[in-house]
Amino acid sequence: MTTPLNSLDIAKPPAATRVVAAMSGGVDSSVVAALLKREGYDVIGVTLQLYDHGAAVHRAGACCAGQDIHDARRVAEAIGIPHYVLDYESRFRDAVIERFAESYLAGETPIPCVECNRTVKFRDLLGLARELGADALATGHYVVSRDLGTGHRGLFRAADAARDQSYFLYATTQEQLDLLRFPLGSIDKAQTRALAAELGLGIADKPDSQDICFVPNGRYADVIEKLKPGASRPGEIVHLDGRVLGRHDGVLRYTVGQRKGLGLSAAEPLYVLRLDADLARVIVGPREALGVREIRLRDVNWLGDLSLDALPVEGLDVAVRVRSTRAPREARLMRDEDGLKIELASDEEGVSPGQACVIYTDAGPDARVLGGGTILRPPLAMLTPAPAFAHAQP
Ligand SMILES: Nc1ncnc2c1ncn2[C@@H]1O[C@H](COP(=O)(O)OP(=O)(O)OP(=O)(O)O)[C@@H](O)[C@H]1O
Repeated sequence: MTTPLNSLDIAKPPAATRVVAAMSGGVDSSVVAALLKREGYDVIGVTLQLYDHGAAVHRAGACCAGQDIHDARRVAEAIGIPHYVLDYESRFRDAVIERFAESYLAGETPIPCVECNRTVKFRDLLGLARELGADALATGHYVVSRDLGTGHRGLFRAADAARDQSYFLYATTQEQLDLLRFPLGSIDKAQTRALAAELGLGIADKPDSQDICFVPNGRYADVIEKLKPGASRPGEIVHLDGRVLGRHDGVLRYTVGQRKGLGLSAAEPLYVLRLDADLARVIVGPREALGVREIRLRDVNWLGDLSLDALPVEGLDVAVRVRSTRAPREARLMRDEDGLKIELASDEEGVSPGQACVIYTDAGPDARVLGGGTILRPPLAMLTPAPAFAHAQP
């Protein structure tokens, strides 16, 4: 099979180009390190110990980081590159796990992978790569980065739409992006596994990693409750019309758009519309009330060529994704006195505060990421029909 690398777009011969390969011990980053080595780059492998002995998570039963570190070390030995394991546990706990817990407790549905990429991997590890004299940091993310001919690189969706990780990387800064390389962006996972076998890597058949690395079996509420005992308060499940329909064990167990697991017997299907952590309330209502047309963002990261200050008054035609699993939808990007505003071309259901709204040039398969931000909770008055108790809350 031909190598997907071609060149890393660095104007130096491979032998003079030092690249740090971020090695998780999984198939993807092992293939990246091995390909770079085969191409003749000066490769240094680095593995971050993120949560192995972290007390909070350890108590919740996470166990496999040690095996991953061992696998990364074995691959580095086999391909003949220096390899370092760094203890980033406390950084990961502060920057990722703590924020994850706080966001859930505030009634949001966070995405820790965005935070991990933005901080631990691309701020801290990239800083280390610079200290090691590297020209680039390469990872096994499925995303394309391309030289734009402007002196900067752009971020694009991966060729393998099912694996595309651009949604999780929107918060990468331009400065970070210019130093990052994603050699697997133009191939699919089956090709990566075939390359792993061709390169003789022992981990060629290793299963894919789980969704959130520090949450065993998807039981995120257990992790949070162990990390912050007593912080999650039980409360009422309230219908939009003001009726109290039941009780819950904490808003962190719910997400906007959720229908299953509410434990309510009602004549019509009910969906979670809103989580009010201050009042410990889960607000539910009919599907018609789920549709959202306007989204506001916080912590916006912008990667477009046009400055946000220069957005035309009539706005910009874009496409957005409001969940990692959703296809891009047509929208208009506007700016007003309250900041950025996304106007969706049609109703979108299950828009959850805390998730990312990622902005693309268009809805096509190789669209460029223009930026994104964290979805803010809309004002209560924006729920339609207006809740019977709206006047009682700001
Ligand atoms: N603990 C870690 N140490 C160093 N790099 C890491 C670590 N975890 C992830 N990475 C880097 O981030 C990339 C994407 O991470 P993600 O968790 O999405 O892994 P993945 O898709 O399972 O890939 P892999 O097969 O390489 O584990 C990895 O390919 C790797 O380059």
